[in-house]
Amino acid sequence: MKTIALIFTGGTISMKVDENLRSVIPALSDEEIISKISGINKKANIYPYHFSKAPGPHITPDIMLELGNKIEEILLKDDVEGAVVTHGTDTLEETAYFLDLYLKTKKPVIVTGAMKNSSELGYDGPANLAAAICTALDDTSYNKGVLVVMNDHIYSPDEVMKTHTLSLDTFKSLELGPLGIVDQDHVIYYRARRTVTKIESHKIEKKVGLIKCYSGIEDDYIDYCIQQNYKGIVVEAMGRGNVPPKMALAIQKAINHNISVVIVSICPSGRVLDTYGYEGGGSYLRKMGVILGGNLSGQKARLKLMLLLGIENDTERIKDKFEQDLY
Ligand SMILES: NC(=O)C[C@H](N)C(=O)O
Repeated sequence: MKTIALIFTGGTISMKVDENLRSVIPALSDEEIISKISGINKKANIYPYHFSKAPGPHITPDIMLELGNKIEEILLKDDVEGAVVTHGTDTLEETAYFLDLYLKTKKPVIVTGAMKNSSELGYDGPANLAAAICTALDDTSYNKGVLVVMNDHIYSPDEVMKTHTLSLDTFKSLELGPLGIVDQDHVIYYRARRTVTKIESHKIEKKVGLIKCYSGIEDDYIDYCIQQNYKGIVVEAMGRGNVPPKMALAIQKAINHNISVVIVSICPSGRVLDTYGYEGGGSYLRKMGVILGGNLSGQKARLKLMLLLGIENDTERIKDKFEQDLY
């Protein structure tokens, strides 16, 4: 029987209702969670590792880095053949994407969580864990990078997003759909991942901001980033990658200060491209020297830029590396 590491970071999967507070808080021990996955000891040896009991919103890029190093260390053990990471769903897609960029191991690493806590009818933690463990056990999951398994679907971390605040069927790859499914204990891949990008970095640059565009946005947020000595800014631009004129001027100012600026879209699907030539259009911004972030979300583009700025400070090289697998 294979051994799979079960690394607990927290999230709703380890929460229950506190009767005094009348709200949901971290409570379950790792052993309690494992005991709810019926029949798992007939399928795999579980190697539990307690990392934290943190809710998703408490996870930071520094914690992702520490988690990545721990997973790498655990998977260096010859007898551990894969890892399943439990995580709060609020930042699950961010940690999964970060780990995908960061980890060197070819062994399966699967990130999962739960939408309902253990006090609720229909607590989905054990089912998600069972599906994630089956995915980690399957030979076809080898060398596929980090994967997300929720609600019996397998997703690519660069594509997946939490789309619903409550539904069990919240994780979706809106454009391309899941990579595969877990049908009872059977793992079926329908398609391959487009690319698996790796960034050879052991540090992150923390001064990287994320700004969402809206009609009439001016230069104040970018001015703040310049004053605070930010090294990178991700701008969630409109549509195909366009911003209002005052924002375009602010982006030029940031670039003049040697800040790497990545453009992604506020649309949940589709790539940005240098299509429009009007003031603030993608082609206009491109001539200023912005980096195009493909169809990454703002949060994921920020993590990629943080890792790249950890190893590079030349803006042209950052641009080349950022865009390499996207265009
Ligand atoms: N379902 C969840 O895990 C949501 C929770 N707020 C978290 O991210 O920790």
